[in-house]
Amino acid sequence: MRDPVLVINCGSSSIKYALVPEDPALPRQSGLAERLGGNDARLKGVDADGREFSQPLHGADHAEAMAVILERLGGPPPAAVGHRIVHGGERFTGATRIDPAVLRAIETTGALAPLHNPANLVGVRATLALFPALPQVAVFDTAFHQSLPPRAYRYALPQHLYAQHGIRRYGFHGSSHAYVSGRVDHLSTRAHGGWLVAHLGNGCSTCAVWQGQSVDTSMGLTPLEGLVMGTRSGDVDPGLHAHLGRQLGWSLERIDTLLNKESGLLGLSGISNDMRRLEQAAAEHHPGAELAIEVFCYRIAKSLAALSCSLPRLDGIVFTGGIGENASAVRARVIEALPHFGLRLSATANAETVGGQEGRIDAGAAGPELWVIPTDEEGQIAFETRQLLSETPA
Ligand SMILES: Nc1ncnc2c1ncn2[C@@H]1O[C@H](COP(=O)(O)OP(=O)(O)O)[C@@H](O)[C@H]1O
Ligand SMILES: CC(=O)OP(=O)(O)O
Ligand SMILES: [Mg+2]
Repeated sequence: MRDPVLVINCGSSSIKYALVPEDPALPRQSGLAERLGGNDARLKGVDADGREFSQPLHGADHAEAMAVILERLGGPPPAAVGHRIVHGGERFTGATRIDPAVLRAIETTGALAPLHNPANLVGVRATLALFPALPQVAVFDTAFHQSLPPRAYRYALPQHLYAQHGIRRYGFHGSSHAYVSGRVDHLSTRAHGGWLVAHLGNGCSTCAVWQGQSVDTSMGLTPLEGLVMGTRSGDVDPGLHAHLGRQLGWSLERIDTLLNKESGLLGLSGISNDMRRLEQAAAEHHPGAELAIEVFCYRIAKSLAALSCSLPRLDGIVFTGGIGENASAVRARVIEALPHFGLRLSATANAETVGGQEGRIDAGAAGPELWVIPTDEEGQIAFETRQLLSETPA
Protein backbone atom coordinates (compact mmCIF):
# COMPACT_ATOMS: atom_id res chain seq x y z
CA MET A 1 0.00 0.00 0.00
CA ARG A 2 1.94 3.05 -1.20
CA ASP A 3 -0.64 5.82 -1.02
CA PRO A 4 -0.61 8.14 1.99
CA VAL A 5 -2.39 7.22 5.19
CA LEU A 6 -4.47 9.95 6.82
CA VAL A 7 -3.85 10.01 10.57
CA ILE A 8 -6.48 11.59 12.80
CA ASN A 9 -6.04 12.47 16.47
CA CYS A 10 -9.37 13.83 17.62
CA GLY A 11 -9.61 15.53 21.03
CA SER A 12 -12.58 17.05 22.82
CA SER A 13 -12.27 20.41 21.05
CA SER A 14 -9.53 19.79 18.47
CA ILE A 15 -8.52 17.60 15.54
CA LYS A 16 -4.86 16.99 14.70
CA TYR A 17 -4.24 15.39 11.33
CA ALA A 18 -1.37 14.34 9.08
CA LEU A 19 -1.26 12.83 5.61
CA VAL A 20 1.67 10.43 5.90
CA PRO A 21 3.29 9.09 2.70
CA GLU A 22 5.03 5.72 2.92
CA ASP A 23 8.36 7.29 1.93
CA PRO A 24 9.59 9.23 4.99
CA ALA A 25 11.60 11.55 2.71
CA LEU A 26 8.38 12.94 1.19
CA PRO A 27 6.74 15.97 2.83
CA ARG A 28 3.63 15.60 4.99
CA GLN A 29 0.56 17.78 4.97
CA SER A 30 -0.55 18.29 8.53
CA GLY A 31 -2.56 20.59 10.73
CA LEU A 32 -4.59 21.31 13.80
CA ALA A 33 -8.20 22.45 14.03
CA GLU A 34 -8.74 23.95 17.47
CA ARG A 35 -11.43 25.49 19.67
CA LEU A 36 -14.07 23.55 17.69
CA GLY A 37 -17.61 24.63 18.45
CA GLY A 38 -16.44 28.12 19.42
CA ASN A 39 -16.64 31.31 17.37
CA ASP A 40 -12.84 31.50 17.23
CA ALA A 41 -12.40 27.95 15.83
CA ARG A 42 -9.38 27.85 13.44
CA LEU A 43 -7.53 25.46 11.21
CA LYS A 44 -3.74 25.89 11.00
CA GLY A 45 -1.22 23.74 9.24
CA VAL A 46 1.12 23.02 6.38
CA ASP A 47 -0.12 22.44 2.81
CA ALA A 48 1.27 20.10 0.15
CA ASP A 49 3.69 22.79 -1.06
CA GLY A 50 5.12 23.17 2.48
CA ARG A 51 3.45 26.54 2.96
CA GLU A 52 1.84 27.40 6.32
CA PHE A 53 -1.82 28.44 6.44
CA SER A 54 -4.38 29.55 8.99
CA GLN A 55 -8.10 29.81 8.28
CA PRO A 56 -11.17 30.55 10.43
CA LEU A 57 -13.69 27.71 10.90
CA HIS A 58 -16.63 29.91 12.04
CA GLY A 59 -17.92 27.74 14.91
CA ALA A 60 -17.50 24.47 13.00
CA ASP A 61 -18.08 21.21 14.87
CA HIS A 62 -15.88 18.10 14.40
CA ALA A 63 -17.71 16.80 11.33
CA GLU A 64 -17.67 20.21 9.62
CA ALA A 65 -13.99 20.69 10.43
CA MET A 66 -13.19 17.23 9.00
CA ALA A 67 -14.91 18.20 5.75
CA VAL A 68 -12.80 21.39 5.57
CA ILE A 69 -9.61 19.41 6.30
CA LEU A 70 -10.39 16.90 3.53
CA GLU A 71 -11.08 19.67 1.05
CA ARG A 72 -7.80 21.33 2.03
CA LEU A 73 -5.87 18.06 1.53
CA GLY A 74 -7.07 17.92 -2.07
CA GLY A 75 -5.73 15.23 -4.41
CA PRO A 76 -7.01 11.66 -4.48
CA PRO A 77 -8.43 10.26 -1.24
CA PRO A 78 -5.94 8.57 1.11
CA ALA A 79 -5.52 4.79 1.01
CA ALA A 80 -6.65 4.40 4.62
CA VAL A 81 -7.34 6.33 7.79
CA GLY A 82 -5.52 5.60 11.07
CA HIS A 83 -7.18 6.95 14.21
CA ARG A 84 -5.52 7.58 17.55
CA ILE A 85 -7.79 6.02 20.19
CA VAL A 86 -6.61 6.75 23.70
CA HIS A 87 -8.07 3.82 25.68
CA GLY A 88 -8.26 0.27 24.35
CA GLY A 89 -8.71 -1.43 27.74
CA GLU A 90 -7.52 -5.06 27.86
CA ARG A 91 -9.44 -6.01 24.76
CA PHE A 92 -7.25 -4.19 22.24
CA THR A 93 -3.62 -5.28 22.27
CA GLY A 94 -2.75 -3.93 18.82
CA ALA A 95 -3.99 -1.89 15.87
CA THR A 96 -7.51 -3.01 14.89
CA ARG A 97 -9.59 -2.57 11.74
CA ILE A 98 -12.70 -0.56 12.61
CA ASP A 99 -16.08 -2.22 12.07
CA PRO A 100 -19.40 -1.77 13.89
CA ALA A 101 -18.45 -4.31 16.61
CA VAL A 102 -15.10 -2.58 17.22
CA LEU A 103 -16.87 0.79 17.42
CA ARG A 104 -19.21 -0.60 20.08
CA ALA A 105 -16.25 -2.04 22.03
CA ILE A 106 -14.43 1.32 21.93
CA GLU A 107 -17.62 2.91 23.22
CA THR A 108 -17.76 0.47 26.14
CA THR A 109 -14.08 1.02 26.94
CA GLY A 110 -14.89 4.73 26.94
CA ALA A 111 -16.14 4.40 30.52
CA LEU A 112 -12.45 4.08 31.49
CA ALA A 113 -11.50 7.26 29.57
CA PRO A 114 -14.50 9.60 29.61
CA LEU A 115 -12.38 12.61 28.65
CA HIS A 116 -10.73 10.97 25.63
CA ASN A 117 -12.54 8.08 23.93
CA PRO A 118 -15.85 9.86 23.19
CA ALA A 119 -13.92 12.61 21.38
CA ASN A 120 -11.85 10.04 19.47
CA LEU A 121 -15.09 8.37 18.35
CA VAL A 122 -16.48 11.63 17.01
CA GLY A 123 -13.46 11.69 14.66
CA VAL A 124 -14.02 8.10 13.59
CA ARG A 125 -17.71 8.71 12.86
CA ALA A 126 -17.01 11.90 10.91
CA THR A 127 -14.42 10.16 8.70
CA LEU A 128 -16.62 7.09 8.25
CA ALA A 129 -19.43 9.34 7.03
CA LEU A 130 -17.12 11.13 4.59
CA PHE A 131 -15.17 8.03 3.42
CA PRO A 132 -17.50 5.04 3.84
CA ALA A 133 -15.42 2.86 1.51
CA LEU A 134 -11.98 3.48 3.03
CA PRO A 135 -10.38 1.08 5.50
CA GLN A 136 -10.14 2.70 8.94
CA VAL A 137 -7.87 1.48 11.68
CA ALA A 138 -7.84 2.21 15.41
CA VAL A 139 -4.39 2.56 17.00
CA PHE A 140 -4.59 2.56 20.79
CA ASP A 141 -2.38 4.52 23.21
CA THR A 142 -2.71 1.64 25.66
CA ALA A 143 -1.73 -1.21 23.30
CA PHE A 144 2.07 -0.88 23.64
CA HIS A 145 1.74 -1.32 27.40
CA GLN A 146 -0.26 -4.55 27.24
CA SER A 147 3.10 -6.31 27.81
CA LEU A 148 3.27 -4.98 31.39
CA PRO A 149 3.56 -7.78 33.96
CA PRO A 150 0.94 -7.97 36.74
CA ARG A 151 3.35 -6.52 39.33
CA ALA A 152 3.37 -3.32 37.26
CA TYR A 153 -0.26 -3.17 36.20
CA ARG A 154 -2.13 -4.22 39.35
CA TYR A 155 -3.21 -1.74 42.00
CA ALA A 156 -3.27 -2.97 45.59
CA LEU A 157 -7.06 -3.08 45.59
CA PRO A 158 -9.51 -5.97 46.11
CA GLN A 159 -9.34 -8.46 43.22
CA HIS A 160 -12.95 -8.06 42.08
CA LEU A 161 -12.33 -4.46 41.02
CA TYR A 162 -9.84 -5.78 38.48
CA ALA A 163 -11.70 -8.96 37.55
CA GLN A 164 -15.15 -7.40 37.15
CA HIS A 165 -14.44 -3.77 36.36
CA GLY A 166 -11.05 -3.74 34.61
CA ILE A 167 -9.52 -1.46 37.25
CA ARG A 168 -5.76 -1.74 36.65
CA ARG A 169 -2.92 0.33 35.27
CA TYR A 170 -3.03 0.61 31.45
CA GLY A 171 -0.50 3.30 30.48
CA PHE A 172 -0.78 5.79 27.58
CA HIS A 173 1.31 7.56 24.90
CA GLY A 174 1.97 4.05 23.55
CA SER A 175 2.55 5.20 19.95
CA SER A 176 5.18 7.66 21.15
CA HIS A 177 6.94 5.20 23.48
CA ALA A 178 6.86 2.50 20.77
CA TYR A 179 8.32 4.83 18.13
CA VAL A 180 11.01 6.36 20.34
CA SER A 181 12.18 3.08 21.87
CA GLY A 182 12.26 1.45 18.42
CA ARG A 183 14.26 4.36 17.09
CA VAL A 184 16.85 4.27 19.90
CA ASP A 185 17.19 0.51 19.42
CA HIS A 186 17.96 1.30 15.78
CA LEU A 187 20.41 4.15 16.47
CA SER A 188 22.30 2.86 19.50
CA THR A 189 24.95 0.15 19.57
CA ARG A 190 23.15 -1.12 22.69
CA ALA A 191 20.24 -2.31 20.59
CA HIS A 192 17.43 -4.16 22.33
CA GLY A 193 18.61 -3.09 25.73
CA GLY A 194 16.89 -1.41 28.64
CA TRP A 195 15.65 2.15 28.05
CA LEU A 196 13.77 4.73 30.06
CA VAL A 197 11.72 7.08 27.89
CA ALA A 198 10.40 10.44 29.15
CA HIS A 199 7.59 11.73 26.91
CA LEU A 200 7.16 15.35 28.01
CA GLY A 201 4.44 17.16 26.07
CA ASN A 202 1.17 18.59 27.37
CA GLY A 203 0.54 15.12 28.74
CA CYS A 204 3.69 13.57 30.24
CA SER A 205 4.62 9.97 30.94
CA THR A 206 7.67 7.79 31.47
CA CYS A 207 8.09 4.25 30.20
CA ALA A 208 10.61 1.47 30.84
CA VAL A 209 11.30 -0.62 27.75
CA TRP A 210 13.21 -3.90 27.87
CA GLN A 211 14.06 -5.60 24.57
CA GLY A 212 11.41 -3.65 22.70
CA GLN A 213 8.59 -4.26 25.20
CA SER A 214 7.02 -1.88 27.68
CA VAL A 215 7.59 -3.30 31.17
CA ASP A 216 6.35 -0.38 33.28
CA THR A 217 5.01 3.14 32.77
CA SER A 218 3.94 6.10 34.88
CA MET A 219 0.32 6.52 33.73
CA GLY A 220 -2.33 4.19 35.09
CA LEU A 221 -6.07 3.57 34.78
CA THR A 222 -6.34 7.05 33.25
CA PRO A 223 -3.83 9.54 31.82
CA LEU A 224 -3.86 11.40 35.16
CA GLU A 225 -1.46 9.19 37.14
CA GLY A 226 2.26 9.87 37.36
CA LEU A 227 4.19 12.97 36.33
CA VAL A 228 3.28 16.64 36.69
CA MET A 229 1.75 17.73 33.33
CA GLY A 230 0.57 20.96 31.73
CA THR A 231 -2.75 21.07 33.60
CA ARG A 232 -2.88 17.59 35.20
CA SER A 233 -1.66 17.00 38.75
CA GLY A 234 -0.14 13.55 38.23
CA ASP A 235 0.20 11.57 41.47
CA VAL A 236 -1.53 12.93 44.55
CA ASP A 237 -2.42 11.16 47.77
CA PRO A 238 -5.57 9.13 46.96
CA GLY A 239 -6.88 10.43 50.30
CA LEU A 240 -7.10 13.90 48.74
CA HIS A 241 -10.43 13.06 47.08
CA ALA A 242 -12.17 12.15 50.34
CA HIS A 243 -10.57 15.12 52.07
CA LEU A 244 -11.84 17.63 49.47
CA GLY A 245 -15.27 15.99 49.56
CA ARG A 246 -15.62 15.95 53.32
CA GLN A 247 -13.85 19.15 54.28
CA LEU A 248 -14.71 21.44 51.35
CA GLY A 249 -17.89 19.74 50.13
CA TRP A 250 -16.48 19.34 46.63
CA SER A 251 -18.32 17.10 44.15
CA LEU A 252 -16.54 14.39 42.13
CA GLU A 253 -17.05 16.54 39.04
CA ARG A 254 -15.31 19.47 40.71
CA ILE A 255 -12.39 17.31 41.91
CA ASP A 256 -12.00 15.79 38.42
CA THR A 257 -11.80 19.27 36.88
CA LEU A 258 -9.29 20.39 39.51
CA LEU A 259 -6.95 17.46 38.89
CA ASN A 260 -7.24 17.37 35.09
CA LYS A 261 -7.57 21.03 34.10
CA GLU A 262 -6.42 23.33 36.90
CA SER A 263 -3.34 21.60 38.31
CA GLY A 264 0.11 20.62 37.02
CA LEU A 265 2.39 23.38 35.74
CA LEU A 266 -0.60 25.73 35.53
CA GLY A 267 -1.72 25.14 39.10
CA LEU A 268 1.75 25.27 40.64
CA SER A 269 2.87 28.38 38.74
CA GLY A 270 -0.43 30.20 38.81
CA ILE A 271 0.37 31.61 35.36
CA SER A 272 0.61 29.04 32.57
CA ASN A 273 0.68 25.41 31.46
CA ASP A 274 3.19 26.27 28.73
CA MET A 275 6.84 25.47 29.49
CA ARG A 276 8.12 28.24 27.18
CA ARG A 277 6.18 30.83 29.12
CA LEU A 278 7.32 29.38 32.45
CA GLU A 279 10.99 29.41 31.42
CA GLN A 280 10.67 33.12 30.52
CA ALA A 281 8.94 33.90 33.81
CA ALA A 282 11.48 31.86 35.82
CA ALA A 283 14.30 33.81 34.15
CA GLU A 284 12.66 36.88 35.69
CA HIS A 285 12.50 35.05 39.07
CA HIS A 286 8.74 34.49 39.14
CA PRO A 287 8.47 32.27 42.26
CA GLY A 288 5.49 30.25 40.97
CA ALA A 289 7.24 29.50 37.66
CA GLU A 290 10.48 28.55 39.44
CA LEU A 291 8.63 26.19 41.77
CA ALA A 292 6.60 24.62 38.94
CA ILE A 293 9.75 23.82 36.94
CA GLU A 294 11.55 22.49 40.01
CA VAL A 295 8.70 20.15 40.98
CA PHE A 296 8.22 19.09 37.32
CA CYS A 297 11.90 18.08 36.93
CA TYR A 298 12.20 16.40 40.32
CA ARG A 299 9.09 14.29 39.70
CA ILE A 300 10.42 13.16 36.31
CA ALA A 301 13.72 12.10 37.92
CA LYS A 302 11.87 10.30 40.71
CA SER A 303 9.70 8.45 38.20
CA LEU A 304 12.70 7.42 36.08
CA ALA A 305 14.54 6.16 39.15
CA ALA A 306 11.48 4.16 40.21
CA LEU A 307 10.98 2.67 36.73
CA SER A 308 14.64 1.64 36.57
CA CYS A 309 13.68 -1.16 39.01
CA SER A 310 11.80 -2.84 36.16
CA LEU A 311 14.91 -3.13 33.93
CA PRO A 312 17.58 -5.82 34.27
CA ARG A 313 20.06 -3.27 32.88
CA LEU A 314 19.87 0.47 32.19
CA ASP A 315 21.31 1.31 28.76
CA GLY A 316 20.03 4.84 28.55
CA ILE A 317 17.42 7.54 28.95
CA VAL A 318 15.56 9.14 26.04
CA PHE A 319 13.78 12.52 26.10
CA THR A 320 10.91 13.30 23.72
CA GLY A 321 7.73 15.43 23.37
CA GLY A 322 7.60 19.22 23.02
CA ILE A 323 9.40 19.81 26.33
CA GLY A 324 11.76 16.82 26.09
CA GLU A 325 12.82 17.82 22.57
CA ASN A 326 13.31 21.53 23.24
CA ALA A 327 13.82 22.42 26.88
CA SER A 328 17.51 21.60 27.36
CA ALA A 329 17.49 23.20 30.83
CA VAL A 330 14.70 20.83 31.92
CA ARG A 331 16.73 17.84 30.67
CA ALA A 332 19.80 19.08 32.55
CA ARG A 333 17.83 19.42 35.80
CA VAL A 334 16.33 15.96 35.46
CA ILE A 335 19.81 14.42 34.96
CA GLU A 336 21.16 16.46 37.87
CA ALA A 337 18.44 15.00 40.09
CA LEU A 338 19.57 11.44 39.22
CA PRO A 339 23.04 11.33 40.78
CA HIS A 340 23.19 7.55 41.39
CA PHE A 341 23.16 6.23 37.82
CA GLY A 342 26.56 7.30 36.49
CA LEU A 343 24.91 9.63 33.94
CA ARG A 344 27.15 12.24 32.32
CA LEU A 345 25.49 14.97 30.29
CA SER A 346 27.42 16.84 27.59
CA ALA A 347 26.47 20.49 28.18
CA THR A 348 27.29 21.36 24.54
CA ALA A 349 25.40 18.46 22.95
CA ASN A 350 22.46 19.10 25.30
CA ALA A 351 22.27 22.79 24.40
CA GLU A 352 22.57 22.06 20.66
CA THR A 353 20.02 19.23 20.47
CA VAL A 354 16.79 21.26 20.25
CA GLY A 355 14.16 22.20 17.66
CA GLY A 356 13.56 18.73 16.24
CA GLN A 357 17.21 17.56 16.28
CA GLU A 358 17.87 13.90 17.04
CA GLY A 359 21.02 12.80 18.83
CA ARG A 360 23.05 11.74 21.83
CA ILE A 361 23.59 14.25 24.60
CA ASP A 362 25.84 12.27 26.96
CA ALA A 363 29.55 12.91 27.44
CA GLY A 364 30.40 9.62 25.79
CA ALA A 365 32.03 7.78 28.71
CA ALA A 366 30.88 4.45 30.13
CA GLY A 367 27.51 4.59 31.87
CA PRO A 368 24.04 4.88 30.40
CA GLU A 369 23.54 6.83 27.16
CA LEU A 370 21.39 9.96 27.00
CA TRP A 371 19.34 10.69 23.89
CA VAL A 372 16.90 13.22 22.45
CA ILE A 373 14.59 11.62 19.87
CA PRO A 374 11.74 13.71 18.41
CA THR A 375 8.60 11.64 18.65
CA ASP A 376 6.47 10.75 15.63
CA GLU A 377 3.11 9.51 16.85
CA GLU A 378 1.53 10.17 13.44
CA GLY A 379 4.27 8.20 11.64
CA GLN A 380 3.86 5.30 14.09
CA ILE A 381 0.05 5.28 13.66
CA ALA A 382 0.44 5.34 9.85
CA PHE A 383 3.03 2.54 10.05
CA GLU A 384 0.79 0.32 12.19
CA THR A 385 -2.22 1.08 9.97
CA ARG A 386 -0.26 0.06 6.86
CA GLN A 387 1.15 -3.03 8.54
CA LEU A 388 -2.28 -4.25 9.67
CA LEU A 389 -3.87 -3.69 6.26
CA SER A 390 -1.05 -5.44 4.42
CA GLU A 391 -1.37 -8.46 6.76
CA THR A 392 -5.17 -8.58 6.50
CA PRO A 393 -6.31 -6.95 3.25
CA ALA A 394 -10.07 -6.46 3.02
N1 LIG B 1 11.38 25.69 22.65
C1 LIG B 1 10.71 25.20 23.69
N2 LIG B 1 11.20 25.35 24.94
C2 LIG B 1 10.52 24.87 26.02
N3 LIG B 1 9.35 24.23 25.93
C3 LIG B 1 8.81 24.05 24.71
C4 LIG B 1 9.46 24.52 23.53
N4 LIG B 1 8.68 24.20 22.46
C5 LIG B 1 7.59 23.56 22.96
N5 LIG B 1 7.66 23.46 24.29
C6 LIG B 1 6.66 22.92 25.25
O1 LIG B 1 6.16 21.68 24.84
C7 LIG B 1 4.85 21.51 25.40
C8 LIG B 1 3.90 20.98 24.35
O2 LIG B 1 4.38 19.74 23.93
P1 LIG B 1 3.75 18.94 22.67
O3 LIG B 1 4.45 17.63 22.61
O4 LIG B 1 3.78 19.80 21.49
O5 LIG B 1 2.26 18.80 23.18
P2 LIG B 1 1.11 17.78 22.83
O6 LIG B 1 1.13 16.78 23.95
O7 LIG B 1 -0.13 18.62 22.83
O8 LIG B 1 1.45 17.16 21.48
C9 LIG B 1 4.43 22.89 25.93
O9 LIG B 1 4.62 22.93 27.34
C10 LIG B 1 5.43 23.80 25.27
O10 LIG B 1 5.68 24.96 26.02
C1 LIG C 1 -3.12 10.22 26.92
C2 LIG C 1 -2.60 11.62 26.95
O1 LIG C 1 -2.15 12.11 27.96
O2 LIG C 1 -2.60 12.26 25.79
P1 LIG C 1 -2.13 13.76 25.49
O3 LIG C 1 -0.68 13.83 25.84
O4 LIG C 1 -2.38 13.87 24.02
O5 LIG C 1 -2.98 14.63 26.33
MG1 LIG D 1 2.93 16.16 20.43
